[in-house]
This record gives sequence, C-alpha cells and structure tokens, in this order.
Amino acid sequence: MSQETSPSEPEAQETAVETARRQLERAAAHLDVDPGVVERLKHPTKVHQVSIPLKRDNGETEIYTGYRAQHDSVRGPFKGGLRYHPEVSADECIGLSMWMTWKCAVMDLPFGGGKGGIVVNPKELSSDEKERLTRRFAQELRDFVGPMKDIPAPDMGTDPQTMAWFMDAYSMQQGETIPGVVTGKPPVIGGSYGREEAPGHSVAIVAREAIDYYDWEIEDTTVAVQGFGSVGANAARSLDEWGAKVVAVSDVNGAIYDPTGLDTRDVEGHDERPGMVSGYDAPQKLGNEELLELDVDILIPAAVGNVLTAENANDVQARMVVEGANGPTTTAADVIFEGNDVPVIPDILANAGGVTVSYFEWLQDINRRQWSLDRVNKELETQMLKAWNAVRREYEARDVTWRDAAYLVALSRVAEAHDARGLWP
Ligand SMILES: NC(=O)C1=CN([C@@H]2O[C@H](COP(=O)(O)OP(=O)(O)OC[C@H]3O[C@@H](n4cnc5c(N)ncnc54)[C@H](OP(=O)(O)O)[C@@H]3O)[C@@H](O)[C@H]2O)C=CC1
Ligand SMILES: O=C(O)CCC(=O)C(=O)O
Repeated sequence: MSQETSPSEPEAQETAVETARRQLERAAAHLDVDPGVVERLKHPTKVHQVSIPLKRDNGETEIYTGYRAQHDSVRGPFKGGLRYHPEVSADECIGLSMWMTWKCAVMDLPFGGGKGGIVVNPKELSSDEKERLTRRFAQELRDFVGPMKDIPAPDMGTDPQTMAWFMDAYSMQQGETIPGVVTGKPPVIGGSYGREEAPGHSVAIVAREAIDYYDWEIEDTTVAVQGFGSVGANAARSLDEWGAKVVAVSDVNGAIYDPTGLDTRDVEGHDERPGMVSGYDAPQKLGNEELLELDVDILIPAAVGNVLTAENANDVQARMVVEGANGPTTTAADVIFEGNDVPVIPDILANAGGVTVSYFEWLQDINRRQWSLDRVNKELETQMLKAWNAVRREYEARDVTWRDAAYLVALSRVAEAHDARGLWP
C-alpha cells in the first residue's frame, strides 16, 4: 500500500485538505474508479468567502471572514456544519467539506458535503454579538444555502441557538419560515429531538460495536476522551451508561483523571458551564497531551483536528482510537497506528450520528411532523449498525484499515452516482 509519508520522516504541519486528499488517494487505489472522477473529488465545487461586519457592544465595527466550502453534491444538497473558531480557514473548510461527502455517503444519506465557519473566537463575543454576527453571516450566504441547496448545522463553537438565529435571518430574507435551511435547531422551531446528543452517541455506538468485534467486555474497557463538548461529553456519558469506565476527560485548559472511573454526568460539559471540566475536583489533573498518552483501552479524540501526529503516535498506549473529532489523526500517525496494530475507527463513520439525525430533522421539516426521541434513537441505532456492518464487511474482505474500509464504502457510492448521472469527465 503506497503512502506519501513514512513514520521516520519529520512531519510537516498537514492541513485538513491535504489529509483528506491523501486519504482519498489511498482509498481510490483499491477501487476501479475513473481517475478523472478521483481528481475532481480532490477539489471543492465552490468555496464562498464573505466579509461580515459586526458592530461590537462598545460601538466599534470589526470585519470577520466567513467561508462556506461546497465539495460535492452528486448524491444530494451540500450538508455540513458551521464552525466558529480562530483557526478556521478556507483550506480547513475544504478538507472538512470533503469529509462530509464521505460521511454522508458512508451513512447512505441523500446529501453531499459542505462545511463553513467564521474566523472568530466565540468566547470573546457577547451573546448579542454572536447573534448579530450569525444573522449577518446568514445574509451573506443567503444565495448559496437553502433546504435543497446547502444545509448548515452546528459544529465547534456553534450550537442550536446559533442555528435558530441563522434560520430566522434566512427566513426573514425569504419572506417565509423555512426551517429546513439548517439542522441542529431547537426542537421548538423544527429541530429534532436527539440531534445534540447524536454525534457523541454514535461515537459510543461504534465504540461498543468495535469492543464486541474484538471480543472485549465493555465493563472491562477504560476510556479517555479529549474534549468535553457536544461530541465528547455525549460519547463519554453513553459509554459510561453502558458500563465502560471513563477515566479521563478534558477541555481546552486540561484533563481530569480518575483511574477508578469518573461520574460523567457529574462533570459539567462545555455547553453547561464552559471551562468547568478542568475545574472539576478529580484525583489527578493532566495536560491534554498526557491524556492522549494514557494507558487506556479506547482513546476518543473529540476536540480539534491534528492531535495525533508522527510526534506522539508511538507514545499512544490506547489499544484502539475512535475518532470523535473530524480529522484528529494525521496521515503519518495513521501509518504508525497501522504498524503498531492500533485500530483507528474513523471520524466519517464514528461521529456520523450527527449528520444522520440532521437528515431525520430535514425529513421532519419537509413533512412538518416531529418524531419522538425514542423514534430518533431507534432509527439512529439502525442506521449506525447498517453503516458499521457495511464498513466491517470491506474491512474483512480487503485486509485494509478501518479508515480505508469506510472510504471504500463511501467512494464507491459517490463514484457510482457520478457514473449514473454522467456528469464527467
Ligand atoms: N457538533 C457536531 O454536530 C459535530 C462535531 N464534530 C466534530 O467534533 C469535534 C468537537 O466538536 P463539538 O463537540 O461540536 O465542539 P464543542 O465546541 O461543543 O466542544 C469542543 C470541546 O473541545 C474542547 N477543546 C477545544 N479546543 C481544544 C484543544 N485545543 N484541546 C483540547 N480540548 C479542546 C473544548 O473545551 P472548552 O469547553 O474549554 O472550550 C470543548 O470541551 C470537532 O472536530 C467537530 O468538527 C463531528 C461531528 C458532529
Ligand atoms: O449535521 C450536519 O449536517 C453535519 C455535522 C457536522 O458538521 C459533522 O458531522 O462534521
């Protein structure tokens, strides 16, 4: 299997788009796909860049940059989150939009991939400022989004409230209420029950299936989770509820560690009280780097990208990595994990519960009929198991990594759709 990066070479900082392209090339080498199609899929269809003026509470005006990358729409409208973070860039949005294409395809959802965001630290804005920023962003993106065009959702630094503002601003511009323009809204305005918990819950479902696949016992499984936000907290809490021992969790300031197991319901998450994870009274405090190297069965990186690299992959003692974040593992780290027989269950499968429940929300909006939480969770479980089994079959049949197996499922579906539509080359 050819690789561009070997573990012995020092690793240059890899951008999300570079990682995504390398992963695509690697998967394409296993399939009989038109090279023209693969080449096309290394590039986004469009990337929109907008300037967003914001009048701060002190009366000064600042200009922020926002992006929306639209990767591929052969299977349906572009779909993917909006991230508010100081490190958002066009390249990052493109890479993340590529991952959304594969994520939607691996789940067999009728969507393509999109991703966007604003270069901003949301912690430095008041709630009123965030609202004004979001409304103006929606106005700038108005021509490019819509329920049948491109449907944003929450990601890092955004939440159901952000989606409510976005939906309201868009609806006011269009002159009618259009709930389906975004997903991840509060249920009272057309959001789906269970969407907030879904990406973390799907990480837990996939971890549970992997535990079973390797004949481990969930009660004997120890888990460390980096990031205790929407994804990390919900993954930790579901696994905790099912009997696994969650020994460490972290926020941006650091980690807490209890080898006897944390009560994950007692630790307040990012949305409940930002910054309170590292302030929790636990037996030991660790740095985020130390958390990644703990001697646990499962490591779940669920914060930012590129945290598992050539520099630390050999120090990772976990027996398995389940990716909660998008793109937490660099190409070089992937090679090291493969060499060390550490299975890495990829983001495009593990955290795909978020976009899956977004799809349920989109259906609910179209039909103007809300599903119960019980129905959402049952259908999510069914979809996750279907996707897990499709990926497992490729993994077993082809002797590839879990990431390659997920890509093979996704790329075959996207390539078949391109063939069927006859778009190019
Ligand atoms: N939200 C969603 O629907 C989905 C999100 N994802 C991905 O999951 C990841 C997390 O997203 P989400 O949970 O929504 O984000 P949130 O903003 O809800 O939470 C992020 C968490 O990560 C912590 N964090 C931020 N930076 C760092 C850092 N440098 N080191 C360690 N911890 C850090 C934050 O700490 P603090 O609280 O102190 O800020 C917070 O606990 C992202 O990669 C995102 O793309 C994937 C699928 C769906
Ligand atoms: O729910 C969605 O549309 C996408 C969520 C997201 O951005 C992701 O899965 O990375």
